[in-house]
Amino acid sequence: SSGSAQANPEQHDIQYLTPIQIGTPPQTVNVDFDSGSSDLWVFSSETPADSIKGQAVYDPKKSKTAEEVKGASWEITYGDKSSSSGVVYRDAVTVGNITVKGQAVEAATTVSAQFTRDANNDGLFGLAFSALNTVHPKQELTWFDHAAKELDHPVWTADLKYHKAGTYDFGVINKSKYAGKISYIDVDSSNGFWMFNMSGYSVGNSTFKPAQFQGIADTGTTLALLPAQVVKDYYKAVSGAKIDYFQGGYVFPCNAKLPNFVLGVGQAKVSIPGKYVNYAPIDVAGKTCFGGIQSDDDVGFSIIGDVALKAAFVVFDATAGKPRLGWASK
Ligand SMILES: Cc1cc(CN)n(C)n1
Repeated sequence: SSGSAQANPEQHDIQYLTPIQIGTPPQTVNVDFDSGSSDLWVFSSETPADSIKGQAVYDPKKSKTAEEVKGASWEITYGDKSSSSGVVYRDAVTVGNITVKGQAVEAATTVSAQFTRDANNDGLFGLAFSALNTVHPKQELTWFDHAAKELDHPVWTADLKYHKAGTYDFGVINKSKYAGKISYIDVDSSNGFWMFNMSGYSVGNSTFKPAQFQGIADTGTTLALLPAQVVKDYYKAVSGAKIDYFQGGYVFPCNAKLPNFVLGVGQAKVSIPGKYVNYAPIDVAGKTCFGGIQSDDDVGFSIIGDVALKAAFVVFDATAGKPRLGWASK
């Protein structure tokens, strides 16, 4: 089997939301597909009313196929300090036209303020490796790990786009979505992430600078978070750019000419158009803008988020024992 689902951007492409169906009859929720985590959790009938501000909720009591996973619970904190926790049900979950029966659906009983404020986001759909799933005492598998057995190929692809809808495909690599060859690089999944090595970078028309650093492909992170020195090199080429400690990163005049940024990934060159690096204005006048490339604050690896991913067609290949990432232009 294979299937496809929409990746719908929220304002400034801060995140991409995908409709999925849970339960019988189907309850549709819009969730954030996140290759940087491995829990499928949703706002639910068990989320306190004062923590819900417009989100759709999953109500297991209205699903004939829901079963409570007795004694199971979960709790998660993300890189941006947002967090949630709750209880666990098993139910049918459909993405595109692919249904997994008995998927662990984690119903939130607490959500942090960032999630409450995020009115259109009904939950997270983890697509990192199942080793990161937080359900205890018995860890659960991701939807993709359940689905992979039925898929024509154990792969899924991300075709995110700048300020417009893209797609996530499962079980198929759709040739109409990319140009040229797909260049594959090995993944080190030992930390549960889609982690890979980068070989260097270039800013604008400058020569390519070899640099060895690793990063994770993270569809749930908005920006491209790179080593501080790389980021400093980039903004040296942007007149008026400076670090705004109140905003927490590099800002520049919104009318600044932003150079393209090229990331070396194995044999591939991922070219991020300068306009993707103009993330969003920080003031109502639209005078000062926040950069889409920021420092990874030396967390030990870079986080290749949506600002970079939307510049490529990315294959998340989970072939047993040999996970890989494929990169293609489009
Ligand atoms: C909710 C959420 C997901 C992610 C990326 N894994 N972040 C940084 N925040």
